[in-house]
Amino acid sequence: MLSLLILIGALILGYLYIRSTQKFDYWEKQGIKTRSPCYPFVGTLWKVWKRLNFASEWLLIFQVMVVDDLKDIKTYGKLIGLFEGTRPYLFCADPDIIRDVFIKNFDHFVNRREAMFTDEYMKKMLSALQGDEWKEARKRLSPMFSSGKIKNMSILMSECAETLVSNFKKSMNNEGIVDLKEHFGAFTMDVIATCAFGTKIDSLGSPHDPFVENAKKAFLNPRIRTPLVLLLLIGNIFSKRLSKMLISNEVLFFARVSKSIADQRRKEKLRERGDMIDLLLELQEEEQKECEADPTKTPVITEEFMVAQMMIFFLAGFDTSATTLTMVMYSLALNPDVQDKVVDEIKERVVQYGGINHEMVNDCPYLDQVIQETLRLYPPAFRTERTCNKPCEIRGVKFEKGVRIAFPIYAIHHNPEFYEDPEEFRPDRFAQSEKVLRHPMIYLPFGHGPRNCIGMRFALTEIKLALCHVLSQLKASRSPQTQVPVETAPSLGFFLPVNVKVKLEARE
Ligand code: HEM
Repeated sequence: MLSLLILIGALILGYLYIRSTQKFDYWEKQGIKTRSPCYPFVGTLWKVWKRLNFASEWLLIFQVMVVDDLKDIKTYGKLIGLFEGTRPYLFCADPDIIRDVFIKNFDHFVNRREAMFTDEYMKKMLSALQGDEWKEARKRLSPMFSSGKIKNMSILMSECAETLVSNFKKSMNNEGIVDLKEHFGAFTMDVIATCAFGTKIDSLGSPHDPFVENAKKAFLNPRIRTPLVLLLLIGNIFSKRLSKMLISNEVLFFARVSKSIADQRRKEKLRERGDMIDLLLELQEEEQKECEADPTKTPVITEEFMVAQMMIFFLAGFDTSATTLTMVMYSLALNPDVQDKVVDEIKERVVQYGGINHEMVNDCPYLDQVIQETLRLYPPAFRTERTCNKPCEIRGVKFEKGVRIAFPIYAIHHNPEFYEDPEEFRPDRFAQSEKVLRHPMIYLPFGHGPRNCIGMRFALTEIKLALCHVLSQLKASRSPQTQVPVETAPSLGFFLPVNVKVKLEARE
């Protein structure tokens, strides 16, 4: 009896082994090297798992995904075969293939990986939607980010920038040493609160405001930084349960806030702030009219949809913009010549435009170069992905439905083959004359193609406004507490600088 059980057990194990390894020649057959080690059941994810030290510094994901991405390019080349469990996954740092996937063959690569969320709001977020549902939602939401709408929102952003400068000045008592991330994090939270949730706050001055407390718990949630997240990459068996564990209850606070504001504005027919709630309500009304005229149409902009978009704007826009601002100021503190040049440009434009406003910040080419170079050196999102939804062949590489492709943004930006002395901060690389000489797909801080970052213009406006306000009044310099290189916190997929301290002093 025992031997029969052992035999059955062995047969089951053998079957599972064969099933889990049968695709492992997928990339080799196409002449693409597979990264080793590649083990049954876990594929090449084993390498990531092994690097996690559960006891203390448990998440070295930045090390694995960024530094190792660069090493892997050197060892294997710009295309590397990987397996997430049994699913083929291509690591791609080849600019021509990137262009074909992002733009030319977009219809074959519409989606990112399937949402791991089961929550009714989270799964409706633009970033998580798939196929036609995503296309319709993106079409409806894009007008919210037109330059006219952003110009209206820039007035709200400027008010937050004034609070930012005043908070910096208050913190300068301590020999002028300030924590940049703390201040810029508060600023971008204030901007999202006012522009997306219609709520004016000073998150640094009022840390116990329920909005601020819930935002910190929901969007800086340490649970989403655990090694358990890796299981979500392997497959759907774990996804539903884990997503429930990892997504915090505070998220529901924001669902309630947005719903009650939307209800109030509907009731009072108030539409004067020009913020995202107003714009979503406008879109909903337009859609209602379309649906009344054509009853076969199904409405996209439901209550859940509206709440979901406000959440994703928070999730995607708050820390990414704060990181960019932090790293621009940090780089300027370390490069005083560049700072002087930017400040001269800002001062000149302030006189020309009679103050800091939407038009003025968009007419500062050198400031633009500084921001672009910062986003190259420190891209807040260090990878993005697409999943193949229709089989196709690109430059000799065959993609089956379900195969995923990763674009290592950080590693591409730091590849010496693409950028000379890539670790150096040199805004002149982004002068128009130099930029035109480079392949456009080696610069990807906001992704590319129809599924790029929808909030790009919003983010750039908010960043430029904040910098013009701060730099025209304050000078940043290196202090004994400024760490070089910058310290980063562990995170899955995002570059998170911490303890970024510089010295600030008032300008004459
Ligand atoms: C410096 C700031 C930011 C950076 C570096 C950034 C970067 C990115 C990247 C790399 C992607 C993936 C693009 C792709 O796969 O091709 C993305 C997507 C997205 N971003 Fe941003 N982002 C920033 C700010 C924002 C802001 C302020 C918002 C909203 C107000 C936002 C909303 C989104 C959304 C909704 C998506 C998903 C788009 C879709 O699936 O259609 N982002 N972002």
